[in-house]
This record gives sequence, C-alpha cells and structure tokens, in this order.
Amino acid sequence: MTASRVLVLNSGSSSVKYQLLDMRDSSRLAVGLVERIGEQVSRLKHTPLAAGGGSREWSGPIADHDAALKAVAAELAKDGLGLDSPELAAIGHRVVHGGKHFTEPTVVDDAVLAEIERLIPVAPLHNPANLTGIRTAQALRPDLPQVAVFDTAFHTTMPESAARYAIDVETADRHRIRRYGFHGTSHAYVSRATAKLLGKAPEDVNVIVLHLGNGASASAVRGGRCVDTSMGLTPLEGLVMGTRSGDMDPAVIFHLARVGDMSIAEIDTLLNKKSGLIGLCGDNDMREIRRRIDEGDERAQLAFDIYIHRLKKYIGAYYAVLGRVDAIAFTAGVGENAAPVREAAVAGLDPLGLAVDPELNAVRGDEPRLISPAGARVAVAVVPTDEELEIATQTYALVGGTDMRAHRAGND
Ligand SMILES: Nc1ncnc2c1ncn2[C@@H]1O[C@H](COP(=O)(O)OP(=O)(O)O)[C@@H](O)[C@H]1O
Ligand SMILES: CC(=O)OP(=O)(O)O
Ligand SMILES: [Mg+2]
Repeated sequence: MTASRVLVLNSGSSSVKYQLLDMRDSSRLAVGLVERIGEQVSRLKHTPLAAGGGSREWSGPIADHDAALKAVAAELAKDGLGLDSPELAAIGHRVVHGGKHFTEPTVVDDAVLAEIERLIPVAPLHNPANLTGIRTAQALRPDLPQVAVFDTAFHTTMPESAARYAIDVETADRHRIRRYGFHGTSHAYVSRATAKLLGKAPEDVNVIVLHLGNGASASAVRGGRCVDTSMGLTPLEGLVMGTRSGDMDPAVIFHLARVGDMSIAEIDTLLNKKSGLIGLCGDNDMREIRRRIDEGDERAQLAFDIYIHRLKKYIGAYYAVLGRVDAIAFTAGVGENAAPVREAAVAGLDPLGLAVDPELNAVRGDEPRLISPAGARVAVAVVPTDEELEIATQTYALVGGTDMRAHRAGND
C-alpha cells in the first residue's frame, strides 16, 4: 500500500484548522477546527467525513498550539485515522511568512525552521503558531516529511516597482523591508479557478482577486503571475479587515507615540487587533454588521462604508495596474457569503465594464459562479477558496506522490 494521505494544518494566532485528505481523489477524510486556543474555554470541532458520522464538539481549556495539535491527533485516532497510520504520506503546514527566500513549498529541516523563526518579528501573530504546529507534528511523527507552504510564495513574482516601499534603499535592504504579500495560496488557487470558470488557460487571463476573510487582501494577477498585492511587510497593510486597520498614514504611529503617550507594543495591538471593523463599530463579523445595518445602526453603516470605499479603491488601482481586466473574483468568508459587500464594491463601476446581476449575486453555493450580467465586459465571480486542498496538493507533489496538479481547480 502506498501512502496517499496528507494532513494539512493551518495554524492561526488562536486557532488551528485542519483537514486529512486522500490524495488519490483529493477527498476529505476528516476536517476540523480548534478555536480560542489559550483562552479559558477553547473549542474543538471535529468532523470525520470518512467515518460517515456527525461532528463531535468539545469545549475546555487548550493552553497552546502544542496541546491543540495533540487534541486533534487524539480525535483522528478515535476514527482510526491517527497520525501513526502508515497511509499518511506527509503533513503540510501553512506558513504565513516565508520572506523573500521561499518561493516554493519546502520540506522542513533545521535550517527552514530557523528561517521561519527569524521571520517572527514580521509575522508575530502567525509564524509562532506555524512553528509550534511543525514542531509538534515532528515530535508525533519524526519519520514523516513536514512540508511548509508559504503565504508569501505566490507574491515573489511582483516586480520591484510594486514590492519596494519608497524609503531609503540601504535602510530597507539592511532590514529586509519590502512588500511580501500574504494569502498567496488562496490568490494562486482562486486566480486559476477563475480562469477555469471562464474556460481559459491561466496564462491568458488577468484577474483581480479579493480575498475577504478576517484578514483581507487584494491581488492583481496577470497571466497567472502576481504583479501586485495589498498586504506588505506584514499582513497589516491594505484593505480594512476584521481587526486590522489596513492602509493609513504611517505618521499616525508617531502621533500616537508622541501625543497619545502609547508604547510601540500598544500601538501594534491597537492596529492589529483593535482596529478595522471591530475598532470602527465593535463587531468584526460581517453577518453581525449587516444585521445591525438592517436595524438602522449608523456606526455599523459607517464601518461598512469605510470597508467598501477601501475595497473599491483597490479595484480601481489594480484595474489600472493590469490595464486589461478579464475578471474580478470574490473569495473567503466575506467574499463568498456577503452579497451586499459584492454589490457595493462594484456599484457605480459600469464605465469600467463592471456590474453585478442582483439575482445571480443572491445565489448561494459552494461552486465557482459568475454574478455579472450576461455579456458583461469584465466577469465578476464568486470563487470559493480552498487553501487546505492547495496545500495538500503541493505537499503531496513535493514528497513524490502522484503529481495531482491535473486535479487541481483551474488545471484540469
Ligand atoms: N454568511 C455570511 N455572511 C457574511 N459574512 C460572513 C458569512 N459567513 C462568514 N462571514 C464572514 O467571514 C469571516 C471569516 O472568513 P474566513 O475566510 O473564514 O476568515 P479567516 O480564515 O481569516 O478566519 C467572518 O468574520 C465573517 O465576517
Ligand atoms: C496573513 C493573514 O492575514 O492571514 P489570516 O487571514 O488567516 O489572518
Ligand atoms: Mg483564512
């Protein structure tokens, strides 16, 4: 029996999403989520799809990502899908910051671990959790290849004109300050899937991808290669997000330090965790914000308007960067589910060939779909992302499994 399973771990600052896949047909054997790690009550939800059973939920304290992964391993073992299985070929890890160095999925060794650790200052919310996930997985299965798939990799094709900040070149180079971009696994997957939806090869289409989750980013993809993206040195730049400010005058930071008497650590927390939608209206969940707007809540409406204004600016900017745009693709939690966000983001852009058909926009579903009117110059699409499948596919290909690229969205 050849090992054909891949476990994918997507460790966030306070959560772990995981999937166990059988790469012979890319089917999911189990999926799950551990949330609120480090809080008094953490929650684990495990769904053993292969076993046909329903979801199991568990609440209780899970102190850190090490404990979280051990709890996941215990749940998998209950269904005979434990990490000790000889059918497991590799474990694939989402690693958020890979710097300039990692342009491809990489089998983890000590040097790779050291580099991920060195990048912690530029991804303080994400890289420590990614590292713990890898180390715990290594301890559980020292014989298995651990593969790191980097959020930054897809963006390494950006030209210097997009990747560099206009600051002193020597200072920037000394501290490796440049725009790296994130959510690259999603931007890559979704731009390919969008080309497929249009019945074209990725090389032949220019796409603006809007990844709108809790973290949010836009990218301009020309012929399958990223030419610009909205996140920068860290995942703080760009769009308005659930808890992050996105773009603002950097002098706000000096002002808060000098006049507001705040420390750098306090400002960091303010901009990363207490800004964006939650800072503007007290909620970071778009469902809740829409509910409040329907009740006439003005703060929620203003937060929504600021979110949309920024999104629209990026659509315009990337339209100009690409020159010719074939499609705009909405993805991730907000992009896939929030029809009012999609409608508002393209409202008034008819002169650019952009419009949304209200009936098509109201359709819900898991499949990629067009929401622009028939005959529109630019296709507007909802394209569900699947970072876990993409990580599994890249991981399996790297460790010598059958190259599943033909099965990936957009390539078959
Ligand atoms: N039905 C829905 N309507 C509007 N927004 C939704 C819906 N479902 C999820 N969301 C939004 O998606 C967000 C989470 O997106 P997701 O891509 O899962 O984020 P992340 O991976 O960054 O945790 C939630 O904060 C919520 O605002
Ligand atoms: C990089 C990033 O912002 O990731 P997430 O959306 O998972 O927080
Ligand atoms: Mg996400």
